[in-house]
Amino acid sequence: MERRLPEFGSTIDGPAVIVPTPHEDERGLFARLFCPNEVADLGIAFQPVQTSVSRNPMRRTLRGMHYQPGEWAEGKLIRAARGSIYDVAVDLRDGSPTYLKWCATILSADNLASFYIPRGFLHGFLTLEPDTDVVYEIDRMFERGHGAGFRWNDPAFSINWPEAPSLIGERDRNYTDFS
Ligand SMILES: Cc1cn([C@H]2C[C@H](O)[C@@H](COP(=O)(O)OP(=O)(O)O[C@H]3O[C@@H](C)C(=O)[C@@H](O)[C@H]3O)O2)c(=O)[nH]c1=O
Repeated sequence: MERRLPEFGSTIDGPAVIVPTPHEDERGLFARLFCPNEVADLGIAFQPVQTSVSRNPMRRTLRGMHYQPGEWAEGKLIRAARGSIYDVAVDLRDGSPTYLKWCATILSADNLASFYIPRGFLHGFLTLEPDTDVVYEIDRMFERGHGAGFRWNDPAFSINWPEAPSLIGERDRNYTDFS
């Protein structure tokens, strides 16, 4: 398992791409996607308590940008179990030297990579293929009513998306500007 910087956007202390070391043979491969000890050895303090999936039939579906403010903040480990996504994190940590900067990576079923996004970040993604399943490990139990967000194209963040989205949920389309 190795830790890499997300390849797009700014260098931000915290978010990390985790890439497994696969064992390959004539049948295919075996790879450990998450291990608390190995992740801790990479300098990441993350203890997931729930796993969720979002299924996205269409290419260029956008979900985001989401976060939970204050004490409800969530750390997430994200991967594409099917298809691929452009996965984006925005730093909303008070006092951070990279406040409002974004970083992104490509997660795919093929590259087996996971994106670790610490508490205090906005998160969202754009599907790059049809039939994309996004799997989350999250470090807090789900409780309705604590979600918040900002629009994917908010000028305060200037995220460089690889393509224009073609499908966005109503809530996500109508988030107000960050100010
Ligand atoms: C996020 C979440 C939603 N739900 C429910 C609430 C709602 O009825 C339904 C769909 O929820 P949403 O519309 O919020 O799903 P979605 O827009 O896919 O929300 C997700 O977007 C990405 C970008 C993230 O970072 C995730 O943490 C989460 O916020 O699922 C849960 O039961 N558990 C959860 O953890």
